[in-house]
Amino acid sequence: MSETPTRPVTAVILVAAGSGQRLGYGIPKAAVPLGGEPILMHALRGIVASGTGSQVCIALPPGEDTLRRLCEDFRQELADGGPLLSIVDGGATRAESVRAGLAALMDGIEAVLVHDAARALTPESVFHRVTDALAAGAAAVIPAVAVVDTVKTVAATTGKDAHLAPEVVTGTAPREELRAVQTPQGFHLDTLLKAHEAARGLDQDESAAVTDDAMLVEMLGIPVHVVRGSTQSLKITTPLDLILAEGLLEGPLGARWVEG
Ligand SMILES: Nc1ccn([C@@H]2O[C@H](COP(=O)(O)OP(=O)(O)OP(=O)(O)O)[C@@H](O)[C@H]2O)c(=O)n1
Ligand SMILES: C[C@](O)(CO)[C@H](O)COP(=O)(O)O
Repeated sequence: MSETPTRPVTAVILVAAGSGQRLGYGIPKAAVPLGGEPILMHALRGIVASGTGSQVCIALPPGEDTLRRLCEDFRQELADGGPLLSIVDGGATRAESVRAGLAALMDGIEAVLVHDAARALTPESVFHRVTDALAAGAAAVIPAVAVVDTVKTVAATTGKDAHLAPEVVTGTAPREELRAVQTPQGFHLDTLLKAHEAARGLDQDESAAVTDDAMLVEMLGIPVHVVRGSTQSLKITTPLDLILAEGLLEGPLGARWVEG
C-alpha cells in the first residue's frame, strides 16, 4: 500500500504592497474595491478558505493604515484554529516584499506559498494542486495555463523617433511550449531562502527582469514543476481586468462560477 506523503508545515506570503500604476486608481491596488470590499480581502479570504497555511504573512504598502486595520479585524474574526496572521511592511519591489514576508515567518515553517493579492479570485483547487505537489516532494511548484495568443518577439527600436517606428518581428515563439504563469507559487522554505539570497547578487537590470520567485529558483538550476492553474486566477492589472473580476463576482454567472 502506498503511504500518504506528509504535508510540510506551510506559510503563505501574500504580497499586497504594490502601487497599482497600471490600474490607475490613485490608491494602492490592494485597497481598490472589488464587489464592495478591497481586493486584498478577497485574496485573504481565499487563502484562509483553502486551509493551506499555518501562517499567512501579508506584505502591505507601508503606512497603509486602513488595510492594516482591516487585516487586524479579520484576525479577530478568525475562529480558533485559523492561521496565524502576520502583517509586515512591503518593499519597493515585489521581490523585496517577498523577502519582508520571509523575515517574519514563524519557527517550524517548512514550505512557503507566495501569492499575489492581485490574483484575488484564485480558486481553492489551485492552492491544493500546488500544496499536493510540494507534499509529493517537489521543491518548487507553479500553477500555469496554456497561452491562447500567438506570441512573437520584436526588435527594440532605438533613436529619437523610435516610438513612431513600427516594431519589427524577429521570431515566433513555439506556443505549445509556452505557459502563462500564475500564483500561488510553492517552494520548500530552504529553496526559496537560497533563491532570494542569490538574488542579492543581481545588478539593477537583472533584478528588474525578475518577475516571479520561480525565476530565481530556475537560476539555481533547481527544477520547477508546473501544475494546472485557472483562468479565474487572472491578475488584476488593468481596468479591463477589474471589470472582468467584477463580472466573475456579480455577472450572470455570479459567484457560482468556479473554474477549477
Ligand atoms: N513593491 C511591490 C510590488 C508589487 N507587490 C505585489 O505583487 C503582486 C503583483 O504585482 P503587480 O500586479 O504588478 O502590482 P503592482 O506593482 O501594484 O502593479 P503596477 O506594476 O501596475 O504598479 C501584487 O499583488 C502587488 O501588490 C508587492 O507586494 N510589492
Ligand atoms: C508573479 C506573477 O504574477 C506571475 O505571473 C507575475 O510575474 C507578476 O508580475 P508583475 O509585473 O509584478 O505584475
